[in-house]
Amino acid sequence: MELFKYLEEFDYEQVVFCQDKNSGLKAIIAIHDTTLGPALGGTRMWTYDSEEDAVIDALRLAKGMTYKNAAAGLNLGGGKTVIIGDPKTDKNPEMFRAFGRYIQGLAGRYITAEDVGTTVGDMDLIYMETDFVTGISPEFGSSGNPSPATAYGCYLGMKAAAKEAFGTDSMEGKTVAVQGVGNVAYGMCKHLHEEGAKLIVTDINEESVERAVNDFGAQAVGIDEIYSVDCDIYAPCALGATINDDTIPQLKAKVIAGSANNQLAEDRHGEKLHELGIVYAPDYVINSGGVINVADELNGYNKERAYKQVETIYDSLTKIFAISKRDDIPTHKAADRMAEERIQSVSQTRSTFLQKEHNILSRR
Ligand SMILES: NC(=O)C1=CN([C@@H]2O[C@H](COP(=O)(O)OP(=O)(O)OC[C@H]3O[C@@H](n4cnc5c(N)ncnc54)[C@H](O)[C@@H]3O)[C@@H](O)[C@H]2O)C=CC1
Ligand SMILES: CC(C)CC(=O)C(=O)O
Repeated sequence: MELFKYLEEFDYEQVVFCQDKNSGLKAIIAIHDTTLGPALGGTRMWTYDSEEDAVIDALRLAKGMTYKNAAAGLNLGGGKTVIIGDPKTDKNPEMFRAFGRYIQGLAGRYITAEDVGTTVGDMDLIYMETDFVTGISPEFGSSGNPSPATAYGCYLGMKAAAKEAFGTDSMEGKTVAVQGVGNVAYGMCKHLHEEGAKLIVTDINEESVERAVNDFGAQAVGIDEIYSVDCDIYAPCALGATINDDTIPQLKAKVIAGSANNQLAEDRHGEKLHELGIVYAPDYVINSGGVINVADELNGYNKERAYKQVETIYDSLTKIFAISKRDDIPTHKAADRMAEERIQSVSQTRSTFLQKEHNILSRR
């Protein structure tokens, strides 16, 4: 790939390649934009088919974090890390400590957290080497695993989208097809089950499927069947790009609302959903509960305050749906506009030099 051409096209600030032979660390830290503040975004560990795929994933996820943090009203920029490797077999403590030292080297320009393939334990190892990590064990005054907050935000966001599509935000009797019942989706399914929703689930991991079947009476379907099942809402909660040319024609759902990052394979797929009248809850808005929760650590973590802010996801989505309707634009475009306007207006406020910015994890 022509890396610099790509960085220039989407206006990335910095990419850091981290290599540690001793531990086998191969990581890419992508920092997209720090206009609003230090870049905050999780660390994903995944087996990629090629190094290029890993770089592209880090870059796309980092840009998503810029928009997510801006739309959530956080004074944080966007960044993300991917570690190349199998989280089940390739991890060792030295790898996360080595990675922590690379983060420390960035002196606060990037703050990390958990994502797919990493755990609170991994964050604790990073914390041995740097303060610029959130979602470490609560014993350190931190917020711990971000997934319950993300799950709560997705549940509320799904309700806002249901209100738009069906005129009521009640989940009672609604059928939700969930792709990937991992950390976030399990918590989201719990909220939905408690409100009387019917669940259809799939996952490449059989144990995760069994857990949802046993705990919530979910119906299990095959990996490729999830797109075409009879349902009201499709909730993509695994990896990205599942809304594409192949899947859109199969969908029976009137709403798409789930936790996965980068759900649209391309922008034009968001336009297609708009044309078809499918209410799409933009991914980075509905799944911002986790980052809102970990970002609260910058002020000294307070769960009540953080969850109150997570609840604003319902109103943000309602606003986005209204803009989409008013201006006849797809919801993902309405969300982008909201995020870009905020970055633009704060950048004007920040044009005045200040010797030292305040609140950076020291009060955790
Ligand atoms: N954990 C968090 O707080 C946040 C997570 N997200 C995003 O939400 C999504 C889920 O995150 P987590 O629940 O933390 O991850 P997870 O790894 O716990 O869950 C993902 C699940 O998807 C399954 N899966 C993977 N590929 C699949 C496929 N092709 N078909 C069906 N299932 C498949 C996995 O087996 C796993 O059970 C990810 O895209 C993540 O980036 C976004 C914001 C915050
Ligand atoms: C997991 C979150 C705390 C941050 C993040 O990377 C995300 O929201 O995608």
